[in-house]
Amino acid sequence: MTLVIGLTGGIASGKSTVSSLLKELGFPIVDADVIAKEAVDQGKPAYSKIAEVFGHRVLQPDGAIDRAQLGSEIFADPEKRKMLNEIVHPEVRKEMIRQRDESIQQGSKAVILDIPLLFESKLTHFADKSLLVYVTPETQLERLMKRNGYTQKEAQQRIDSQMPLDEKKSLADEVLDNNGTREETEIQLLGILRKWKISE
Ligand SMILES: CC(C)(COP(=O)(O)OP(=O)(O)OC[C@H]1O[C@@H](n2cnc3c(N)ncnc32)[C@H](O)[C@@H]1O)[C@@H](O)C(=O)NCCC(=O)NCCS
Ligand SMILES: Nc1ncnc2c1ncn2[C@@H]1O[C@H](COP(=O)(O)OP(=O)(O)OP(=O)(O)O)[C@@H](O)[C@H]1O
Repeated sequence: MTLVIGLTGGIASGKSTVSSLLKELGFPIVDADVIAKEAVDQGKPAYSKIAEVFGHRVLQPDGAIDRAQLGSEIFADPEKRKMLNEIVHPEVRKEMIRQRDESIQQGSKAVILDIPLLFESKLTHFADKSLLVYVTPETQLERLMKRNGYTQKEAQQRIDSQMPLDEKKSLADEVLDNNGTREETEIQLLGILRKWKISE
């Protein structure tokens, strides 16, 4: 039996940091952000729809999607975000399920689905357990501004486009507090994996 773990959090809460630890432990990772990036490559159906709906201003001179421009538009406008989600999310779901089922067929002990919008998109049924990477609103804002070089306004808009992490806390099976050091987070993670009987 493969345990399917839905790893979630908020923007810049530390999902990639935790998924790297899980990868090092040998678990296969299905990454929704990576799949969403591939889904909008030139030639893919979602690419043509984005060009049609958002126009040429979201394309770079070489034709590829200008992610910074598209991001600044959709995080400032819930209607545009909904339109983009409706184009990209169905493609992402199909591919996530394909990769998840491949790991199950290969008999992996566990497979990790790294899905930022696990709760917002009501995808908890994709996984057996949900694991939330939690930080306080202050830590989240600070780490996001630092990592992406966003202004406070840009960072806050992105945070506000998601369900608050305090709300996600009550929905998750387990919560990893990532306000401390990476080592402290790793210790908590190992404890949860032992509890779920997928680690010694
Ligand atoms: C808007 C886009 C072009 C911005 O690209 P950019 O390279 O700047 O960011 P990246 O893709 O690395 O996403 C970073 C984080 O932003 C957050 N985020 C991305 N899209 C969304 C969204 N539609 N709603 C809320 N949060 C989002 C997630 O926490 C994600 O981890 C891109 O995020 C996108 O295509 N989003 C739509 C697809 C999507 O919802 N992806 C999230 C997981 S399926
Ligand atoms: N415990 C920690 N201590 C200090 N910095 C951390 C810690 N965990 C993560 N970070 C830093 O915080 C930032 C966000 O972490 P990470 O990229 O793992 O988040 P994420 O949830 O995957 O983000 P996104 O969904 O936006 O891609 C990164 O710059 C990372 O190096």
